[in-house]
Amino acid sequence: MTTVALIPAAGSGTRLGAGMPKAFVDLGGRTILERSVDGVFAAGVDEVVVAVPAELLDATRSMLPRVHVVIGGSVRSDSVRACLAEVGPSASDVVLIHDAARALTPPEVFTRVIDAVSQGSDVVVPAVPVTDTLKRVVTQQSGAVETVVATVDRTPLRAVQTPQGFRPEALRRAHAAAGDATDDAGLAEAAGYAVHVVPGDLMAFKITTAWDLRIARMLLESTGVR
Ligand SMILES: Nc1ccn([C@@H]2O[C@H](COP(=O)(O)OP(=O)(O)OP(=O)(O)O)[C@@H](O)[C@H]2O)c(=O)n1
Ligand SMILES: C[C@](O)(CO)[C@H](O)COP(=O)(O)O
Repeated sequence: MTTVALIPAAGSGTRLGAGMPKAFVDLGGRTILERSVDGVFAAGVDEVVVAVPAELLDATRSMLPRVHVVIGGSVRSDSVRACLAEVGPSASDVVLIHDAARALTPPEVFTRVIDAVSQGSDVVVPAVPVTDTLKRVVTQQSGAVETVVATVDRTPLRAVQTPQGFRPEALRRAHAAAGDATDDAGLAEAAGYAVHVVPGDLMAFKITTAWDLRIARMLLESTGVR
């Protein structure tokens, strides 16, 4: 069973606000992207393709000699498509798509996703239960005041992470259909595929804000990982 991982790392990191593309921000002495790529190889993936901002193409090729590096697009799904174009649709048995921003994802999460695709699922996502109470709100026209209109039953809700796993044909079809979604499984869902869920892990959280980066740095320090 061969596995290829596509890593979108071309985002600007607006919500982090670090003044540079997020994947290149330092996380305990190495970039967020290097840590993500290490995690992917540690999980036994055979081949890796990374999408980065055009101005960082050469620097990334020097930094990561084992991986293919391509120029990303203006939205995440364009970056994934750029990676996909580099490897071709049937270069492996399983294709993983993994956010560079989920730099501390444990190898067990990769294993669960790869195993589920190997055992016959077309599309697999790791996910964790939602723990806060969820409310639907409306914003009053007059200003920023929000009013609750309903409390949502959280029992069937899941927060979805990456790596997301695909049979190559399912991923190709999902991206060929002209749709829009915040994750690749959403595109597959729209193309009619069943999306199976395996347990995620809180350590697979996405470094999105300055708070997340602070937590990630603290976690690295406390585990002594280099
Ligand atoms: N045009 C884009 C946008 C996002 N990504 C990648 O997709 C992953 C998830 O995106 P997110 O965490 O939302 O990153 P940003 O788009 O950089 O964040 P922001 O919305 O705060 O700018 C990240 O690894 C990011 O680098 C990408 O490759 N290309
Ligand atoms: C792919 C993803 O990380 C799954 O949770 C998420 O959908 C990315 O969304 P964002 O809007 O780019 O943060």
